[in-house]
Amino acid sequence: MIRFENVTKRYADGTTAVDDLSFEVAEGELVTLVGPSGCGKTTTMKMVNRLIEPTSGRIVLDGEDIAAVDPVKLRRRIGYVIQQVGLFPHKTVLENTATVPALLGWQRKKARDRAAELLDLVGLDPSVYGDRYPDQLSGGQRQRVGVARALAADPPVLLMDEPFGAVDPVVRERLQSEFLRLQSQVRKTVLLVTHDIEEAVRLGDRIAVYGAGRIEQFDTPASVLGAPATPYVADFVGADRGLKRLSVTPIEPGDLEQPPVVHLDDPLAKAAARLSADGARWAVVLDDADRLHGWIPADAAEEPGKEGKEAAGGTVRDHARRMEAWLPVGSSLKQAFSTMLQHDAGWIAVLDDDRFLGVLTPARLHEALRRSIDADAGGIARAEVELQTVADV
Ligand SMILES: Nc1ncnc2c1ncn2[C@@H]1O[C@H](COP(=O)(O)OP(=O)(O)OP(=O)(O)O)[C@@H](O)[C@H]1O
Repeated sequence: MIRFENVTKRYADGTTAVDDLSFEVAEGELVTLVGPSGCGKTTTMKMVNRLIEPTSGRIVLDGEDIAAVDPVKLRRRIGYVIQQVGLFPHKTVLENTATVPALLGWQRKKARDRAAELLDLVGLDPSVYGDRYPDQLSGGQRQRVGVARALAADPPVLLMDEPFGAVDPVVRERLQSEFLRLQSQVRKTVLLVTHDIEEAVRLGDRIAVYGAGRIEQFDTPASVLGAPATPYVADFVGADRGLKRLSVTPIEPGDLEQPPVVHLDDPLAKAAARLSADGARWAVVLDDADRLHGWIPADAAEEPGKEGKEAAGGTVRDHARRMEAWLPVGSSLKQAFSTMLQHDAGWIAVLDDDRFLGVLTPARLHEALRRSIDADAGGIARAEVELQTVADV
């Protein structure tokens, strides 16, 4: 979709900002350009919409050399979001959002309807915010308007230069999540510049890690974090890349532990037998459609035995506790860790749609992380990794 072929940019004062760059961004892919200040990210991006012309090499967009396309026509196919947003202060939010459709000559009503639709999509109710002026919005809201405006004419390509750079970390994380949700719906081809490796990892399908004017590694977040191509990349992604990796490593069924499982209508005696056979302190409780209900502690299940009561009359249902800490399979290990903390839970259930697959404990989470790092380093599947534990050494 976007292809850089041996592109070099040398400024008039002799600075080589981009040096013989070649890479490709597939249709619907989100590529983050990350690197320290002054390494050539913005120059790379601005060459795509011809705000800057390359000194040599060419950039091909959808099979067409952009040097041959009229810059104004080219920019209509490319949405552009920048950190300073650049909203018109004297225009309302709705008018700002409708800017490009209006320039394209859309009828006023159609342009305004489209703008309202886009504001809705970025989480701003047009009936509340549409008539406000930019200075009546928070920084995060202004940033959302910037994204809505860039998407209004439905361009296939989106260039984003530090789009979430001007807001505080909490708002930034929220905007990132919202943007990921939006991107999963609109599937634009996106080039996003950031100097923040966390943001690059979180948002990118692939990441281009820049050194001075050159890409040092162009790969998936998991590979960049797990197997940095050069000492420079290793240094840039940081010593805590194991932690960053939590957010890009999905929970796989093979990571899960299988605790005893009982059903709501099982007699307590049966549950107690099951628990003691496994020597387990708790069992997962499913309903009769095998959906997760919760859990039951061993002491509750064993009570009838201890007090010599008949098990009849007592079922698991009477003692089962609800379990709120669960996640769909494929969620990240980071989400798993944060769900454990949020619910103060020693384990979380993992589901495939409604089907219970098993549980993730802190020990299993740690194992999954180590497996995924070793798998990348060795170029093998995660399930094939043999973990060596302290006890083995
Ligand atoms: N108009 C210009 N004339 C001369 N040199 C320039 C010009 N614009 C940028 N540069 C230089 O080119 C290099 C790359 O700049 P660029 O803006 O692409 O970097 P960047 O990676 O986006 O940096 P930042 O994260 O600070 O925005 C820098 O050394 C910069 O000083």
